[in-house]
Amino acid sequence: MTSVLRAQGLGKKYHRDWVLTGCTLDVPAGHVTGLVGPNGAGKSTLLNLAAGMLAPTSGTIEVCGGVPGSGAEQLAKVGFVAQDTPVYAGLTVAEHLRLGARLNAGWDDALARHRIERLGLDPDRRAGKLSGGQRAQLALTLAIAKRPELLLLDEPVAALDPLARREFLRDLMETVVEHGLSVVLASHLIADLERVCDHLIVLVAAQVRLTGEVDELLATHHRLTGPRRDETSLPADQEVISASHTDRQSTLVVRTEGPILDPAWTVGAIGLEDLVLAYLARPAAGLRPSLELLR
Ligand SMILES: Nc1ncnc2c1ncn2[C@@H]1O[C@H](COP(=O)(O)OP(=O)(O)OP(=O)(O)O)[C@@H](O)[C@H]1O
Repeated sequence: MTSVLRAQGLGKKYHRDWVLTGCTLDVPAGHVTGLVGPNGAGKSTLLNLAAGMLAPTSGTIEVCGGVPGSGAEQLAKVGFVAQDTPVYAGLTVAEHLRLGARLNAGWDDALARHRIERLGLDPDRRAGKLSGGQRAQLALTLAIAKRPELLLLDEPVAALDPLARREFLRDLMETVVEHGLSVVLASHLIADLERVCDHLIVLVAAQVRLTGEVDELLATHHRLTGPRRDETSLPADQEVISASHTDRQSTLVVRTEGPILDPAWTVGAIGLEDLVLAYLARPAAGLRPSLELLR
């Protein structure tokens, strides 16, 4: 597997707070990787480190084989659309494209113009007078038209209407297939991620809780429903990710490579949203709360 982003023990501290710690990651090239986690988990921090906008406090991060932000060649390889989709309020749409062409050796002007035209953005309109969604589309166009190897998108579709969102994700998939682009996409919209991502990173409280290929993660996680029982009684190879109980019944999400043989359980498949939610609700690693605590 060729990696487009590799982190080893990556950490970032603001003042006295670690907002990212011990992150070890391998993001595969040529895929769309979803980055999910609750507010404040550290997603934007990770993307800013990958873009070279921030420097790590500990550990290392390598992007497209280089140190993030380490020079013109490195900057050309990475497209980044930050959470607030920054554009220059005083410049028109056309001026943004001219600036993009000036600053980026690999600029694809035909792609940029075609996209702006298809979106119906007036080239003479100042960016400060665009709607939030239109500004996001402009920022995305600039990032895609520089033809990066890796595109880092921090909640890019949050401001787009549902149709624009779907079209943007379709475009993105086409670009990934046509140009072998790699994408890391932070989003709270798991249904969107389910449509486009084949890899996943779940960040919770500054740490990587889960990472892997979506199909494999879905195949190794199961929902078990059955008569109430304490989950500590499960076989050692079945890792309990989440548990909820009523007086009579227990529902667990477990991770295991092997089959579930206990006939007391009804075994169901799990979707991406439930999988992510199970990890978000999970106490920190190593804690196996007792049944009573979970009531
Ligand atoms: N410049 C900064 N100075 C101090 N603390 C910061 C700074 N930027 C972010 N933080 C803190 O770092 C933590 C992680 O923030 P980050 O923006 O990376 O989270 P996030 O997962 O992207 O959240 P969201 O989903 O809300 O966008 C938060 O607790 C935040 O308050």
